[in-house]
Amino acid sequence: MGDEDWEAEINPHMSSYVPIFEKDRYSSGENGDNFNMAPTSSSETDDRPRRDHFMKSGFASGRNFGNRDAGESNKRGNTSAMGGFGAGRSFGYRGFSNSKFEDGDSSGFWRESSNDCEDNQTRNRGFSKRGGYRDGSNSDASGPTRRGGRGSFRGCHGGFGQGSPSNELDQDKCMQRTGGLFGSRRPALSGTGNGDTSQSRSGSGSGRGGYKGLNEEVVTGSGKNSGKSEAEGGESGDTQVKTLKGPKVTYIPPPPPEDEDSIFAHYQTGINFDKYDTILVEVSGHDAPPAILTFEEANLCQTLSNNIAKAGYTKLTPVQKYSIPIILAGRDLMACAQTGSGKTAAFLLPILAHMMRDGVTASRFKELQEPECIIVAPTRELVNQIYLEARKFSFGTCVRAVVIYGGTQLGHSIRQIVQGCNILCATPGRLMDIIGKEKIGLKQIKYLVLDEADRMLDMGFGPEMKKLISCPGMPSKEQRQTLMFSATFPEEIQRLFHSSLRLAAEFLKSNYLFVAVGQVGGACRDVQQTVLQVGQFSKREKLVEILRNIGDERTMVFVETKKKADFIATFLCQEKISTTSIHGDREQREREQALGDFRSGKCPVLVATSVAARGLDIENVQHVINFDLPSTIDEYVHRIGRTGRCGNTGRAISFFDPESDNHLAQPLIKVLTDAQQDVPAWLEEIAFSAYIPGFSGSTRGSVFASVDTRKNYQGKSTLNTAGFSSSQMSNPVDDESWD
Ligand SMILES: Nc1ncnc2c1ncn2[C@@H]1O[C@H](COP(=O)(O)OP(=O)(O)OP(=O)(O)O)[C@@H](O)[C@H]1O
Repeated sequence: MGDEDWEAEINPHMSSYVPIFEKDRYSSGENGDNFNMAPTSSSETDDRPRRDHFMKSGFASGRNFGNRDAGESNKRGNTSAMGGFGAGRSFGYRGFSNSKFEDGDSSGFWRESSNDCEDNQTRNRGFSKRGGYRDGSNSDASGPTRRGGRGSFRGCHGGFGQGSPSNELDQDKCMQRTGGLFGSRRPALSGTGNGDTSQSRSGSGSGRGGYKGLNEEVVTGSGKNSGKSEAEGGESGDTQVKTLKGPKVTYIPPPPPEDEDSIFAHYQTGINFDKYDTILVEVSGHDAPPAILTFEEANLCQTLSNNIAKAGYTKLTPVQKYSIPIILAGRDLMACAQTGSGKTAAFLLPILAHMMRDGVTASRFKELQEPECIIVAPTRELVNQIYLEARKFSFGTCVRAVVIYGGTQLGHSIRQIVQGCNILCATPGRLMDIIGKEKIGLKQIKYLVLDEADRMLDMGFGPEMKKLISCPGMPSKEQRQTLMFSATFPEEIQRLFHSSLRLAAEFLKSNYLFVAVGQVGGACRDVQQTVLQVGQFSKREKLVEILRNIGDERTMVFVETKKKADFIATFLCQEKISTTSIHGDREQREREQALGDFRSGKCPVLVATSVAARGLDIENVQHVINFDLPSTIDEYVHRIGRTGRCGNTGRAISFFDPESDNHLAQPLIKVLTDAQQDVPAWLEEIAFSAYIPGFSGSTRGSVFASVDTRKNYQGKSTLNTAGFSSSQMSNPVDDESWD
């Protein structure tokens, strides 16, 4: 279909629009395997733009949730906890019924199919990438075959909104109904019709998925990857994925700016930065070195100190105060600290300090490089961000950091490495590929860092991490320092760590230390959290209303599936709200372009799947909207942590759909009360009615590390056959696209 047809595609009464979704059916979400997977909600079809879709009823709860004082909230939370809320592991499930769509279908809504063999086949193959821990019945199929059936979102160039279903929205009414969730107001973004300021859609993607963002180049033909992580051109080290031979990946990411100003560009700490000092920190384990209070106490070399100053760091955050001396003392560490509180520097600085002290092999061209440090993280964008931090702090030293990740040309990764590599930042798939190709030797590894460690150890990435530590040449845990960081540490993972199965024992020395800053897995208190009761059919209307009130403040909108991300982004473009999107079906070039447009403010709204939930540190993200709540509470904590970073304040609004989100009511209340947020009365009612006997306060660990959990979990683990926890994990649907 040519570019000129784009309008037809986004126009709901054009027949071409409908089959896109009819092809992409959804499974019922039934769990057909051995693991507690989190089936993707099928509800995404509910939000398709339709004239008859904007039901004015079921609008977000008109209650005034505010004005409960924190004490009351806390009291309520405590009472609730005592009343039996607790760690329901089954919260990982998101149940739904397809039957609810049938009425809608007859009145023009699409019917959901509970089974789609093609999708399932595709998905099963794709999922096998993670060692087969995939749910064959998960609904959001992905992979090249599936993509062929999609790809019809089209360019918004030439103007959105004309004939758009969303034009039926009475925007004035929306404005009135808003009730002032946010202070700032603005009219709908102007100028989105010219394609200059809004998301433009790929005009060429009939054979591939998604749409593309503003200024995003589209390359068609054999040189184009299919947007999957390691699945392109047999680049993955995963044999299963290699069977999916797609077009070769040719994308070479543009090099980051090399000038000093760009390298040290940073945003300001916020008004609450000093409040970090009041957070309780607990260290578990023996002979922990004392915390330091200033950078000077760390006794770092002059170059490093200069770089820290140039980065605008004058004061340590709590996780840095405790972690830096622990790492400098050569101890293994698992650290858990709130989102946006400086965990990256907490591991980079002491590693670099050691490297400077001990001396590293100066970077020079060699076919086989032997880095001293490997840092792994679950997503490409995150690993790139960590690399930029490493490059910043190692500026002016002989330490060379390199980043490699999926979705980019393998040759490019190799070229980066052979030029010299002391610190390798990598996604797991690409890392294993490169190791397999013998471009990286592991003998010199002294530091192994797992950022987002809980994610890296779950059933998605855990098997690959196990492979990594047992790779030939990898120094044993006694010979290397292993560091794990995250903002969350689910109970399941804690169990694995501390049970007789002792996952920790495989990775960490027995005398490792555990640092917990504040409540483990707690949300950042600088994020003002609001939960609104919004049914599926009202979500889009509510979203537009909120976004119009937000104005052009940067906002991340999280949805549960890749298709829905496309859909909502398209919808918002139609509504003349400059939007781009990031998810695993987008090609890497598009992902990076989208992030760039969002960072620059060109597109102030970024619709994202969980691929963007963890770690991303984007200046000035003032709002996070959970259009769909995630399947787990930890995911929620990470998502809302994209705002309110480094002492800045932020806001998070979550649409709670009682049809699908009741399992989250209890843990959500826990997170809200722990962060001293108001708890809506309706949420408490739902939580009480969804009472699960034995609930003890959270779906995931809320312990402080000072209670040495090593004792608490002896022999209590629930594991899959690989020894990894099977529940409480992120929705695996997108996993294969992450690295
Ligand atoms: N001591 C400090 N002084 C000033 N800024 C800091 C300091 N430490 C970190 N930052 C900045 O704070 C921001 C958040 O840091 P970082 O991304 O490391 O957080 P994080 O704890 O890893 O978050 P997440 O859990 O979301 O991954 C970054 O922009 C970083 O440069």
